[in-house]
Amino acid sequence: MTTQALTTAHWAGLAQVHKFGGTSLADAGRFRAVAAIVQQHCATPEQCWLVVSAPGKTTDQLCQLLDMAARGEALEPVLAEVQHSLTTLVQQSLTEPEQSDVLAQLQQWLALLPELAQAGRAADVLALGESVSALLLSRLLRQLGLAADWLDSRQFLTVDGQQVRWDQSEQDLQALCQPGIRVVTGFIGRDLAGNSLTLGRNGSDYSATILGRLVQAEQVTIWTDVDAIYSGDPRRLPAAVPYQQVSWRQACLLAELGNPVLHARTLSPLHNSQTKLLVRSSFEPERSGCHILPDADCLASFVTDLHDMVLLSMHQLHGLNASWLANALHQPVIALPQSCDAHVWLLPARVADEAVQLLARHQVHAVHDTSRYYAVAWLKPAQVQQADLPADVAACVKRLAPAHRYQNHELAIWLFDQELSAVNLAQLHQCCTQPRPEIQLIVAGTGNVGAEFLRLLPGHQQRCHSHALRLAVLFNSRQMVFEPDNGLELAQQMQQGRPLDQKALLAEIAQLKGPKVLIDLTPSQQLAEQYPAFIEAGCHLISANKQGVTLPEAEYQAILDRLDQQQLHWYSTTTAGAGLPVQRALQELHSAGDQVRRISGIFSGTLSWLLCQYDGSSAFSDLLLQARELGYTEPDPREDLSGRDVQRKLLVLARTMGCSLELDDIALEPLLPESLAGDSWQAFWQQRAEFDALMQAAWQQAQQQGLQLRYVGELSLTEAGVQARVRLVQVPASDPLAAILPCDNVFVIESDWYQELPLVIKGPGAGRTVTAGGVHADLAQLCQQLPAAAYSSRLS
Ligand SMILES: NC(=O)C1=CN([C@@H]2O[C@H](COP(=O)(O)OP(=O)(O)OC[C@H]3O[C@@H](n4cnc5c(N)ncnc54)[C@H](O)[C@@H]3O)[C@@H](O)[C@H]2O)C=CC1
Ligand SMILES: N[C@@H](CC=O)C(=O)O
Repeated sequence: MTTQALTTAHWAGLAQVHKFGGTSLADAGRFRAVAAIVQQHCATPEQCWLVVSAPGKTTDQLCQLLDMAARGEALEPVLAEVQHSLTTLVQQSLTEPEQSDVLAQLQQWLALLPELAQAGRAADVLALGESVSALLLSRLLRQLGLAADWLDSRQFLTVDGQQVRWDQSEQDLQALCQPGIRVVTGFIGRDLAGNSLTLGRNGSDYSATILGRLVQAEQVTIWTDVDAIYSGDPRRLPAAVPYQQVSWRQACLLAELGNPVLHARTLSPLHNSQTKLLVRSSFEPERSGCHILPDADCLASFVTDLHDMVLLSMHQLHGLNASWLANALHQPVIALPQSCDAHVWLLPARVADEAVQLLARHQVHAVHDTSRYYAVAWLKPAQVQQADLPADVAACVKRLAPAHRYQNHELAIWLFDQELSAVNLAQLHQCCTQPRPEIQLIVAGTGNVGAEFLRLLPGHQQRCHSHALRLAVLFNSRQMVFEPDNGLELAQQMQQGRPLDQKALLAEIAQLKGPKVLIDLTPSQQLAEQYPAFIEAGCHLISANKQGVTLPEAEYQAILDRLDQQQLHWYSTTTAGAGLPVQRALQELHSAGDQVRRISGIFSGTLSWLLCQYDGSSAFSDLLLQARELGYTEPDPREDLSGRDVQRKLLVLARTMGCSLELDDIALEPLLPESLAGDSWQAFWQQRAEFDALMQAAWQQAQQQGLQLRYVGELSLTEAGVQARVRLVQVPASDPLAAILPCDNVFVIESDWYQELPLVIKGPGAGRTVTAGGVHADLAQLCQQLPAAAYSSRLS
């Protein structure tokens, strides 16, 4: 081994820190297993730091020794036990000449123990365990041909009260840096006067992250006896889910709740650093472990239970907080979301008096409740981070009748007078952590309706309890974007896209895992004709685009058949009545056994608005521009004026009622005669005066008779077959179709059950928000249709 000195900066971003706890070093077999892990993971030894705890039960034995010394009892029996177990460990782990070397050192340390114990130098006594582990492991590694040496952390780690002296510790560590693997004692350090101290419960994990920060490690790996962080205690909850990724935020909250895998202090040195943190099992080193990731979404869901807890109330905190108390007590202290003007913390009953005294020393008056509680805390996944509980969780909690409930968007805590039975706890855990499959959204169209749909999406993502809605693909007639960046404005997002390429788009969509849905918010017939290809790629369909649902019957039926074969769904509520539930009403009547005979009314929001607003004082075409601005018209408003849009809607309704019909089977009397429509929008616009004159004449004629203009559709099912038409009519003021608000649609449904008085559905039939809202309603329906258990979106 070369003795060339190195600085910690030498390792910056390269060094690895591995920490092995007492169970990982319980006996000679475990030491060999750890040495094998080190061999595999410390390929470049000069970048490798190992932090070790005392072997197996050594710390417990040393504590016993200290207790006996404090009571003035004879120490020999325990000393003999310690000597026997450590000597055996060394003999079984090492061969000569290392074995004799280490045994000689062990004898020297053991000889000092009685004096140290009797002097009450607890930290010096306890340090024996970590020192033996460090020395032994370093020699074992040497026997395996690795350049390894051990380092007593008291040589560099200086702690002032609860604060690490970072500058001093780094400076002292630099002076000790050497190439090769360094096996460092965990759990111990020194105070400002150079006396030994211990870092408290789980101190070795803390040592590892402190060292990680001091050497600016690339990664700190905590090798323990679990291979993941579980959604609950797997010993009590066999259905607990292992997570292979947990966000930093959730790890901190879990630590505050007293989760045994990672403690709040362990996490603190690496906060806001580049160092990665990984938890792995030294018993199953082939498993990849659980990454604690600063940028990860809070997708995991955890249920933790805490026994024998009390409530502590304070009016003033004088700058103290629950984490401070948790650190001081080495116990979980949970700040509950406040319900009144007091601060309420939850903590174990056994430390309540100590907490009150400690706070009093800092001028904080605290009182603790005499009631003892069994607490269950739910750390919510991002999908349900909101004020209200998801309905299934709320129902489960209601049944269990907690004495108190607290919650904020991240955390819910329920306090029970008695411990929950294993069955009840398992049910609550299942409700809180059940899989919420991810649906991949492929959104086509970023115009009027598309932009509004995307604006409403985050709200729906928050509310959708059954599924995670993931915007996977966004495309319009020019650009396509995969995995859009939610932080960007829509226009910026599209600018970053690639030119639309249907083949590449479909190939990418086919690769997406889990359920996926094409949400067609375009007016494109070409896209509608491609639905079979999207179905082939596994997509459900949601269409605001009327082209697909009004394709020629054979093509339309072929799409339905393909969907059926692949067990996929198609929702198109907004293609008639925008957000109004007209298709749903027809489907429900049909499935309940009713027979619809006639449907009639006003089906165009644009024409409804125009004919309500028009009073002859301005040109009809000027109003048309306003309707377009309001988001009512089709992308080409001549589609509305021609009556074609209403004709399509009537076809949609006919098909919903089970009629086999083509578009041209519906008689069409246009508002805008074909001769005035022009070849293009520009051509129409240039000659609009003629159309304006036509509309003025029609309006005047109706006015003179006290009538109003309405553009209506009607479809009747008779013995003779289906009769359908759309046209401009004049109605008296008493007619239900006269008494509408601008933009209202009216659907009058007559059926066997609704004969004398028809079923009427009325409301705004066009507009960005109602339409985008209707598309979200379709998406919600789809989510309800998808079997939650069929997909596994566990984070792996
Ligand atoms: N405005 C409303 O109240 C209602 C509208 N709708 C329907 O919503 C759809 C969208 O309407 P708007 O948003 O007003 O239209 P728009 O013209 O504002 O936006 C259309 C979007 O579709 C994209 N697009 C066109 N062809 C495409 C293709 N082949 N592939 C990919 N993207 C394509 C365009 O680039 C644009 O982003 C239309 O089909 C309309 O009938 C349905 C119910 C109500
Ligand atoms: N342009 C349409 C929009 C809804 O389908 C209308 O005005 O009704």
